Amino acid sequence: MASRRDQNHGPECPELLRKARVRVTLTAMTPPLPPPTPPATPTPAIAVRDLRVSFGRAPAVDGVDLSVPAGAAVGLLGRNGAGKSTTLRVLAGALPPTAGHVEVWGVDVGADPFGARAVVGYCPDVGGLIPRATPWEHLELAARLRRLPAGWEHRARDLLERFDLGADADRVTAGFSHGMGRRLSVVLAALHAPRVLLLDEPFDGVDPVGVEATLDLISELRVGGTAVLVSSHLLPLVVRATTQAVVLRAGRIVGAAPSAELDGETGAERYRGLLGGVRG
Ligand SMILES: Nc1ncnc2c1ncn2[C@@H]1O[C@H](COP(=O)(O)OP(=O)(O)OP(=O)(O)O)[C@@H](O)[C@H]1O
Repeated sequence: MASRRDQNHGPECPELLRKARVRVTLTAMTPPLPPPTPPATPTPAIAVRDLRVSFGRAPAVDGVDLSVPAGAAVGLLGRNGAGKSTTLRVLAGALPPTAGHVEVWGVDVGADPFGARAVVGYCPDVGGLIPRATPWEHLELAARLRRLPAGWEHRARDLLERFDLGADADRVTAGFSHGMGRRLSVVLAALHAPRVLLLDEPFDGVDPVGVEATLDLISELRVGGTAVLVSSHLLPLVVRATTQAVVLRAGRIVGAAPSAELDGETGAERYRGLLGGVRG
């Protein structure tokens, strides 16, 4: 029976070995990406005013106001169906809002969704990976679509190593575990060092190595001025990843607090209070 590595056309495949050799040569010859000229920082980096999204008659997001300064990280919390992913999809330019005004890094998302995608890095909660493509092919596609300058390979290699995906760079993602897919989705969102990073469930099913790599990446991008929004059900990790947290319920913000105040058992209890009960 063919091993999993064989099925995924692992590095022993001569064609891939040849490609890998070419890539190593290119990587060695091309300098790392030059430090980007910092663009004028809009204030705030993420601005959401009275956002409303409806699917049919039911409102999924029902009048959300949100403001995230450059270099800040905010956690989006709330029960299943609270409207977190829908909010992030609108910010990423992937879903048009029903009403309201949304800006990312000074770009009006409703008026210019393509412009918004240029400044945003988005890790969706599900999907986004091509089963028959390898991580390296995903990265090549992302670099081409974003027209990244020569040298992106250096950052791509570095990110793959940091997220412990270096050895799997040439395996098709169809054979990836859930956590591996999550780690690759974070890498893809961060490749172009976006001004706004949107992470939907980045820690879901991810091992401690991937969790630490994600937390480090968030800190590093924040130092460079990136604004970060993280949606997750894992409260202790949201506390570590962010400085502020907002709680959504039925499409509305029902609470906001410094993330540190949601730490430990007392914080968890406060959070549970904000979540509301059944039908709350
Ligand atoms: N494409 C869609 N079509 C119809 N309804 C949708 C669609 N996407 C989301 N919804 C509905 O919008 C509401 C908010 O969903 P959303 O996915 O934003 O919640 P969430 O807070 O991210 O939940 P979870 O924590 O389970 O991921 C839910 O009632 C959901 O059923």
